[in-house]
Order: sequence, then C-alpha cells, then structure tokens
Amino acid sequence: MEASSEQQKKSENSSSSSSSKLLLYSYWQSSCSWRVRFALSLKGLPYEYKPVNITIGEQFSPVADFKRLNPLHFVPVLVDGDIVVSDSFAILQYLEDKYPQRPLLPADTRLKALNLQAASVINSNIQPLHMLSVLKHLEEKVGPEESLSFAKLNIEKGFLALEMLLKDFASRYATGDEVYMADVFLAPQIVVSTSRFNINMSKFPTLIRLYESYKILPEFEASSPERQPDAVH
Ligand SMILES: N[C@@H](CCC(=O)N[C@@H](CS)C(=O)NCC(=O)O)C(=O)O
Repeated sequence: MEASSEQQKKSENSSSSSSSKLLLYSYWQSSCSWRVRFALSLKGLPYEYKPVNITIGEQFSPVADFKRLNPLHFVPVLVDGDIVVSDSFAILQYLEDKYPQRPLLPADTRLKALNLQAASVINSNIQPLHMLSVLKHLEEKVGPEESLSFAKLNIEKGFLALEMLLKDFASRYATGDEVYMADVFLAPQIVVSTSRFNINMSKFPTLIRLYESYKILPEFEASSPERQPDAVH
C-alpha cells in the first residue's frame, strides 16, 4: 500500500511539471541565457520565451517581482511547473536529470569531468568578470578603459585555460564527436568575446576550430540572439 501511494505521489509530481510548458526567462544578448536556449534546442524541448530586458533594469522591477524567481536578479531562469531553477549551470543539470534525451554529459567519467570543468571555467571564471553589473560598477569607480581591459584580461586568461584543457580531447566538438555541456557553454562565450570585447582568437586555435563546428549547428543557430523574440535588429 505504502509503495503504491508513494509511486502515485511520484507520478503526480512528475506529471505536474512535465505537462505544463517550460518557461524561460531570458534576454536575447545574454550568453548565459543562450546556453540554456541551446540546451533546450538540442534536447528538442519546446518552451515559452519570457523576455527580461536587463539593459533597462527589468530584472529589478517590483512589478514583475523577478526576485521571487531569482533573488540574484539574473537571467536565465527556467520554470518547469512548480519547479524554478536559476543559474544556467544548475538549469543544465536539471534538464539533464529530468529530460535525459540527447545527453549533455558523456557517460565516460573523465570526459564528464572535463565537460563540467570547462563549463565551470566559463560560468565561474570568465562570464562573471565581464557581466553587465560588474562592468558598470568598474566603469563608475575606475573608468571605462580599465573596465574593458579587466574584462578582456579575464576572458583571455579563461580562454587560455580552456585551450590547454581541451586541445588533446577536442575533435569536431570540445570533448569528441558529440555536442556536450562544454560546447553549450563555449559557443556563446566565443561569440560574446569576439563581438562585444573584440578578443583576438588567434592565440586559441582549438577554440577557433571548435567554433567552425558550432556555427553550422542548427540548434546553435536557432538559439542565437538574433533569432529571439526580443531581438533588436
Ligand atoms: N552564473 C549565472 C550568471 C547569470 C548572469 O550573470 N546573467 C547575466 C546575463 S548573462 C545577467 O542577468 N546580468 C544582469 C546584470 O548584470 O545585472 C548563470 O549562468 O545563469
């Protein structure tokens, strides 16, 4: 009896979140949002797009009450029924557990660790050092030139680490011939670094080569900033 009521509860829980449409709070130019859009697209999961314009402070709007979704006021946020997950790293792990189709992590433990490490370098040691609020703060306190050189220095440092980490494993994609989490983090980061921060990629031959593979992936193209409903052309 107990087992069956437990099973029923489990199936109610999963159906309550799997029957409702996924919602993604996103900003078209946000690389962190792009990672999630890319992952959703790879997994073939439809979702409703909820735009949050972080350049005009919509993430702080008391009307939208965004802090209830993410107390840090950052995009992306994924809502799956009554489950709310923020931070692209956590969101990708959540998607991996809940929607295992087209895995974002390989079964091989070494390659899995490498994917997590590469994603973490971008999530912890590159993007947070060039994010909007950090650069705005530096611009005000130290100046626009210093703020830009701080961002560039940290992107290059992170890319150098990724180049070293991946060069012996990369094939068509970062850790072999399948697209995994490292790629999902790396592809948008390369675009943002070159287009917004003018990073010269010649020092990173492995990353340049990987980008050639990303460019032609339909899931990457479909999740690109220009293809989003809030894009300004
Ligand atoms: N580690 C977080 C970082 C989130 C983050 O920094 N989001 C940026 C956009 S990529 C943001 O919302 N910035 C708004 C701000 O800086 O105020 C994630 O991967 O989701």
